[in-house]
Amino acid sequence: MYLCASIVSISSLQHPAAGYRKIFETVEELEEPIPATVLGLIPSWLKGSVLRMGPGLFKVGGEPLNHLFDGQAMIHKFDLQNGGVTYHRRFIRTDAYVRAVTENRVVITEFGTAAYPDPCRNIFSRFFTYFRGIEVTDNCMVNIYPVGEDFYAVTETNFITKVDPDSLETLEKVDLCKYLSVNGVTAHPHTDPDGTVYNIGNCFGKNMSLAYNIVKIPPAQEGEPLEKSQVVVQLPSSERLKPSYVHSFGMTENHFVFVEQPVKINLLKFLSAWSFRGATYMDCFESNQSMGTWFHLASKDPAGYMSSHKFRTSAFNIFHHINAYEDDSFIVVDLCTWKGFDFVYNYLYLANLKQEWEEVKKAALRAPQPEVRRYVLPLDIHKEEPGKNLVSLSYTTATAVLHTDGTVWLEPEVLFSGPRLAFEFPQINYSRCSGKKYSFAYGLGLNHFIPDRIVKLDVQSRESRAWREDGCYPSEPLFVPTPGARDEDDGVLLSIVVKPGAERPAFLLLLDAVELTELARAEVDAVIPVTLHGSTVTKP
Ligand SMILES: CCCCCCCCCCCCCCCC(=O)OC/C=C(C)/C=C/C=C(C)/C=C/C1=C(C)CCCC1(C)C
Ligand SMILES: [Fe+2]
Repeated sequence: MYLCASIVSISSLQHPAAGYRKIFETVEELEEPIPATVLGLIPSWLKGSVLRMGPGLFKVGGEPLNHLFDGQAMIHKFDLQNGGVTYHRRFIRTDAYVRAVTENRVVITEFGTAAYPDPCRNIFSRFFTYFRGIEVTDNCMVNIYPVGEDFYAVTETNFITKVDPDSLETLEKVDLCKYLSVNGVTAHPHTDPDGTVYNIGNCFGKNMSLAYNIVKIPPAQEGEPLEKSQVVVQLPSSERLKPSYVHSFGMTENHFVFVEQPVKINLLKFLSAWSFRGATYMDCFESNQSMGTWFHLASKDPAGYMSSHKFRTSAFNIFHHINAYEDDSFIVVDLCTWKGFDFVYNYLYLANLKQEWEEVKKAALRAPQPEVRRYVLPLDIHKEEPGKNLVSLSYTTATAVLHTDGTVWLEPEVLFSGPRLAFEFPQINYSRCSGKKYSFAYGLGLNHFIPDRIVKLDVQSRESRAWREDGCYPSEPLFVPTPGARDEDDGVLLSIVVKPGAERPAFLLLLDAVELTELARAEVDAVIPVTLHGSTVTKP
């Protein structure tokens, strides 16, 4: 059966049976790893594990959680050893999880689901609880990545959770505010080859001052990494009291790239209305309909500078940077964008995603439309004349025009676009190409928000190809290079695929990253709910 997986370009795949619903349902954790049935041939050099995070508990106290990002954090692991594969999963013992299952109600407010009041307390004591303020969630369901010797499961708040990647046990809740001046950081750090980790987060300072702080966590050789971490760059917010939502950032050899999007966090709402019953993080977001989108550049150099140029373009939502690099005197920035200022997360309520296929399609028609875009920022601007396109790279149609008011207006080149087909959850050959000129990006294809294919995009030729199979729902494809590889795409893509109704309803899929043909699949007798992001850990 695994030989039948088809290679398609962009085609309209339909889901009349709505099998995708299964990936949004609660599952039990496993007491111990279970064996997988391997079909095909796993490359002998591929040893180690795939770690992924996602929501695993979608109902608490009999009540459904509202939003895709509310389910309690579950860690998944496929272990590959000598041709054999096992699968394991555990809930992370966060405060959010432990208290929810102990009290059988949502105790800590999640992204789109408010805490449920304690029925054992009277109205007066509840009233004072609301005024005690915000208990920020530690529901680390977004990603897992290494810092020094340790692995942390993360969301986007100040709480990260140390986990044991072997046993999947929860080890320690860490509050980043103890070490850094940030209110939270993204789930998408960048890592230098020496292990230095960089990240970006909002900082609500004294006197309501606002900034985006870029933080640097040194490698383990330099001591306990988190204790030695520091803020290296501060970028100002375009709007007082309303920082933009930031989900990832770009890093080239010498620069940080921060895209300030028109999706804003209204801090007044966050600090006031939010602490009343029924309000959630989702209630704190709003769109700025006039600012468009701003690009900020800062140098990585410790003596760093911030570019004084005002790079502007029209409004879009941005969650995932694909890659950014320097070429000549330009910064090239490749992004998964969603057109307009309407917040894409408004369309990710579980009730919407779990509708019949025809309804899912209708809802997606109203949402912002996805597009992979390349923006090019000139570094050398001072002597140019207004009105002229400053981009002279031969291989792109992206433009940057200096206006008389001093702003540099950017127009993108579209690298990938399909009707309601998003190229999202992007990955690259990170160890070789991060921050450098590159050719290939791999992503999850979202068809009206439903993940139903894996896509490879050649960002130089703009050609794409896809893997898909009827009734299959894959996840973000992680790239592992072949040891000693010569070519950028010489390696394997690993994705967890759910196939509801199959004898073994989920599998780890291994694709040859050149052709996107199937090498093997390791099937398990368990449905695996949606996973957002993860890491691979290779062993010699
Ligand atoms: C894998 C397939 C999924 C199926 C559908 C997905 C469609 C998705 C299309 C959009 C692109 C993808 C974006 C995915 C992004 C993602 O993983 O998001 C998860 C983000 C989370 C859980 C963010 C949590 C953030 C919190 C709790 C922030 C809290 C804060 C504020 C809002 C203001 C004050 C500071 C603080 C506490 C940090
Ligand atoms: Fe993400």
